[in-house]
Amino acid sequence: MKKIDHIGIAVKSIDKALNLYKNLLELEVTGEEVLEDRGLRVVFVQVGETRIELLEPLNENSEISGFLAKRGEGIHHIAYAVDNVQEMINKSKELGIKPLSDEPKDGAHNTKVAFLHPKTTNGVLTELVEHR
Ligand SMILES: CC[C@@H](C(=O)O)C(=O)SCCNC(=O)CCNC(=O)[C@H](O)C(C)(C)COP(=O)(O)OP(=O)(O)OC[C@H]1O[C@@H](n2cnc3c(N)ncnc32)[C@H](O)[C@@H]1OP(=O)(O)O
Ligand SMILES: [Co+2]
Repeated sequence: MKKIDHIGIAVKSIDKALNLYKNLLELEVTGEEVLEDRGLRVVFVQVGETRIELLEPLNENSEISGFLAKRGEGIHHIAYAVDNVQEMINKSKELGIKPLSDEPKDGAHNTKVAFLHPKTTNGVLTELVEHR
């Protein structure tokens, strides 16, 4: 475990959200990606050693649409950089923490990721990220 890789924030419009991160805070916008399979547009904002991951739904079936409908915009998940996601999935099961998949999936920017169910992580959706 090295650091907080990113904090995911669910927003309705990334372009509107950048008014804060770009225009006011003058942070560097480091990357934009469209993940069709997740129904997401993603933009990263660099903050020192970590990043804010802005998540915008492409459609009503996106991975964050339920969250936005139920809770509105806000912090969606915290992601930790790990050396080996598969090992962390296995270890989490041993510890009674529920991974949302048995194997890593593709994340943004050439990463392997896994999520831990918020009901088993003190109400915080937790992501594990391995950079390839
Ligand atoms: C960009 C790619 C990638 C990266 O590289 O970084 C990403 O970050 S993708 C980010 C979006 N993708 C995901 O979040 C995938 C994993 N998430 C899920 O599979 C689901 O969202 C979920 C966590 C399993 C919840 O889905 P579901 O069970 O269908 O929703 P419910 O509304 O029924 O929620 C059940 C329960 O959990 C609470 N909940 C839901 N989301 C969150 C959250 N983000 N943080 C905290 N708690 C959450 C929800 O409130 C429900 O609780 P109760 O209301 O008490 O029943
Ligand atoms: Co993320």
